[in-house]
Amino acid sequence: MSVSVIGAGAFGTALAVSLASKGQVALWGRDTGWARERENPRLPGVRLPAGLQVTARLEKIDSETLLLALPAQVLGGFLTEHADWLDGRRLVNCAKGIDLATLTGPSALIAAACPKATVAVLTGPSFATDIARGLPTALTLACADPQAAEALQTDLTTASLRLYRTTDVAGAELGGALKNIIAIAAGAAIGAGYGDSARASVVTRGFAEMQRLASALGARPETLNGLSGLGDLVLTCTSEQSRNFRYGLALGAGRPFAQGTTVEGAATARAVSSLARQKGIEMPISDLVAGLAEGRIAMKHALNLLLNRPLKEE
Ligand SMILES: NC(=O)C1=CN([C@@H]2O[C@H](COP(=O)(O)OP(=O)(O)OC[C@H]3O[C@@H](n4cnc5c(N)ncnc54)[C@H](OP(=O)(O)O)[C@@H]3O)[C@@H](O)[C@H]2O)C=CC1
Ligand SMILES: O=C(CO)COP(=O)(O)O
Repeated sequence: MSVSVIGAGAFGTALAVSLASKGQVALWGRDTGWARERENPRLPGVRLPAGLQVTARLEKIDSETLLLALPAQVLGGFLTEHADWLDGRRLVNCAKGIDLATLTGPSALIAAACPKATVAVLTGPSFATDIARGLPTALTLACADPQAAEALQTDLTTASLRLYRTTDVAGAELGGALKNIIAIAAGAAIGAGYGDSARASVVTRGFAEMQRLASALGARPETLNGLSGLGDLVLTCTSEQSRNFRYGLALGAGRPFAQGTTVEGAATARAVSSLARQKGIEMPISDLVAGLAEGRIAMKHALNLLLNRPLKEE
């Protein structure tokens, strides 16, 4: 099998289903008891195709290309444990977050753990269920090596999944990670009853924050204007399919939120807040989301913290 997927959550399973339309694909998960039913409870209603083999044994996988679809905060531990097995392959990060322990993105974690690997990133606006159902979706494939980027773009494109390519790994990865924070803020604005105009302000000023930090970390500005930044921001700030947006809705409304749901923006906001402080960059919305997620800031104070900031040029 030329491509395998590591991480059998909603996204890993959806990517494996889409890729299985082109050939045999292996999907690794740490607990695959559900596979007998040919349906992953993390992706209900999607029947796994015959060409998709599910396994809990890494040693059964021998693909040159691995899509790493684990949550950002568990990726570092997985890389440390399996670095020897992973190194030398083409490793495509699919997680959208920034590691709290190191304040780096997944591709830097991969490069540090696997120095001989080709590192790439697959990101952009896409709900797992849309991909798995074969609905038309466009994503960004980023790899610093232009030839490897082109090869991966060809290998990972399917009939319904169209990939664009870039060599700006930092920009693509940061677009996907940072939009999750803004999706929480947008959800909180709606959940608190502040209305659609407030949400539009949060999205626009949030996008300005994303661009500020991304530029300071070496991203090309135009990358953030593409699928991985603006595209994914639009999707996750407007749809209740987004877990980050739904988490924000719950925060804003003062409702509890389902434990165990993957909400990458909460930890990423904390990482970004620290990173921005180190770099001397203003990230008021990210700081606020970090404070809300940690319980340091109460929702009833959130609005004033934003509205009472000094007036400035746009
Ligand atoms: N869902 C989506 O629509 C999209 C998700 N993404 C990104 O993909 C990444 C994964 O998200 P998603 O698949 O949705 O998450 P899910 O919550 O659906 O699944 C998380 C998966 O990670 C596994 N996992 C957790 N901890 C470990 C660990 N220590 N070792 C091995 N496996 C572990 C879980 O295993 P177990 O089931 O055993 O707990 C589960 O299979 C995130 O960064 C997300 O932002 C990107 C685009 C779209
Ligand atoms: O990244 C996503 C869509 O592009 C999925 O968003 P959530 O993780 O908020 O569900």
